[in-house]
Amino acid sequence: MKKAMIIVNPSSGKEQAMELLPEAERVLQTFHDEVLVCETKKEGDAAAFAKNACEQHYDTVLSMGGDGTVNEAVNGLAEQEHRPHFGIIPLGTVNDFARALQIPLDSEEAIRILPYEKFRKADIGKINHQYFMNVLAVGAIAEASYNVSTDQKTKLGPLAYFVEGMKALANKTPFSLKISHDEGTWEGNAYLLVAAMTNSVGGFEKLAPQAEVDDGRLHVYIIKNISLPGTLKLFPKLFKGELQEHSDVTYIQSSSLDVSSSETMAVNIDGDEGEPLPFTASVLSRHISVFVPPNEEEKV
Ligand SMILES: Nc1ncnc2c1ncn2[C@@H]1O[C@H](COP(=O)(O)OP(=O)(O)OP(=O)(O)O)[C@@H](O)[C@H]1O
Repeated sequence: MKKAMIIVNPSSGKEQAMELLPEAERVLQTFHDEVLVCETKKEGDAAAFAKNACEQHYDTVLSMGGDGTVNEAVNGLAEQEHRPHFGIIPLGTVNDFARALQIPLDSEEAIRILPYEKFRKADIGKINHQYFMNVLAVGAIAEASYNVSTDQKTKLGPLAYFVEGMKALANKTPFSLKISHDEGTWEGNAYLLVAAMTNSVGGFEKLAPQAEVDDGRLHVYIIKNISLPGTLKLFPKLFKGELQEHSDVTYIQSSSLDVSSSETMAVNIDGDEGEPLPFTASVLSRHISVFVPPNEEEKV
């Protein structure tokens, strides 16, 4: 018997999830015998539902929500013995993981691709005892994302994060950083550290253009200077996908990282505030199997 679980967050993005739910249910019923709907009420629910789906040997888990819901569901699936196929209906503001996997951002279209049952394996990041799919960030600009209000997100979309990030540049202070990676150690002062698993970070699909969802690597950018003239030159590079070519940026690829600072610095994990430094991060290679459009299926 084939079973699917829908994890739906009614509060995500523009709150369309409950309107789309009947269609998602109907489509999953065309290729499953049983479809269970689990509605989240609070933080932690999506992770608990997803973990339960693994234990109950579900074939499919579908996340209907934003990146926060995807992150929680992935935390429930990661390192479980049986991991159902994972579907994403992107209903958040940014939807980085969907962007990276070429899942249609139009949610009705994203539902229509499910019955093709085409999958791509994706890496999952592990930071200390937690999991992430998109990005780790440290620095004032990263912390600025917590100031983005729901209202700003609804009005501006991903640009809301950019606007808050720019404001944070005004009270910039560098912090000391020590990073052990596959090929050695980097030590110095930085304004921002970004470790990306996928090309799309904060809705900028060209931030880490060479990052593939299944390359087994973290793509690390250390921004060492944000004096005004240099920073102005960062933006064209950011938009062209050439950030690592800027002289004030150090770029490292690594399958694992140990990061510490002599200061107390918060770590932003997939857009949410996590525990402060230090951290150890690694990649669980090709760990989950995600529904993708038929033309994006694994080329094996
Ligand atoms: N019924 C609910 N009402 C309010 N908040 C909820 C509910 N269910 C879950 N949540 C919270 O919503 C968070 C996830 O939101 P999600 O990221 O899916 O949407 P979003 O914030 O609109 O998207 P984005 O992160 O792209 O802006 C969860 O971490 C959880 O704390």
